Amino acid sequence: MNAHRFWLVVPAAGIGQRMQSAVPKQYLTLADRFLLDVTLSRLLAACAWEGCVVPLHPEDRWWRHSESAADGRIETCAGGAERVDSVIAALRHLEGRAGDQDWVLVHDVARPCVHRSDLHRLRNELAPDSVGGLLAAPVSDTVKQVAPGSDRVSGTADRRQLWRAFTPQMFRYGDLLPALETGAREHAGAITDEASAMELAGWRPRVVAGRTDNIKITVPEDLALAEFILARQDAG
Ligand SMILES: Nc1ccn([C@@H]2O[C@H](COP(=O)(O)OP(=O)(O)OP(=O)(O)O)[C@@H](O)[C@H]2O)c(=O)n1
Ligand SMILES: C[C@](O)(CO)[C@H](O)COP(=O)(O)O
Repeated sequence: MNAHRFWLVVPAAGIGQRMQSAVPKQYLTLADRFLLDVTLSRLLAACAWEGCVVPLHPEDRWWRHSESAADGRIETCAGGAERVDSVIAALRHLEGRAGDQDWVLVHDVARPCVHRSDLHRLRNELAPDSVGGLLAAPVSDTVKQVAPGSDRVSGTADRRQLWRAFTPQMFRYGDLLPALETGAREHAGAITDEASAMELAGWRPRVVAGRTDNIKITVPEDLALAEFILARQDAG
């Protein structure tokens, strides 16, 4: 059986608006390091990768001060206006090197707590799959529907059918790039993750149950929570 090849894309071109900080959140300090360095070092230490591409904001002026900038395994490219554009840019950066059947794992740089066991499980469970999929977890809270601009509940979702999407999301290079390009062109704003583009292209991604401590650093209180999670993970 052909050995599977895995590429890593880590979108890091956001501005972290919801974090309300002067510095883009990927460059905030987490455990005395740039958040970005924590995420990238954990990903690269956990598994073997054919290559790693990190899309950066075109006006990023912090990268050159990061530990990751000195890591020869990491390539950078210019990100785009939306997350989907940054991921497309990274995949185009791999054109000619990544084969259509190669797996691409896309992981938010804003998710530093991803556990190596989840990375191994995702790769091992999806490597034989014909579609690919994502780390996810069933919703444990009741989910209310509230119209934009309203503060009144309009309904309660059936949470038995709801999962929280995490990253990495893992799809074949030859399937993912066209799905993202079509999604970005024809469904602007609806492509919030790789799986949504694949779904719109008619695929049915698999969910692989992952740890719920794989949080995305989005608002200020997430940073202290991530520090706690990492300390607990490191304590074993
Ligand atoms: N144009 C963009 C927007 C986001 N991202 C990346 O996509 C991930 C998830 O996005 P999000 O958490 O929304 O980050 P930001 O867009 O920076 O946050 P905000 O929406 O609060 O500005 C992050 O690692 C972010 O750096 C990206 O590479 N390119
Ligand atoms: C990709 C993602 O992390 C899956 O939950 C999420 O869609 C990113 O959303 P954001 O608004 O770009 O942070």
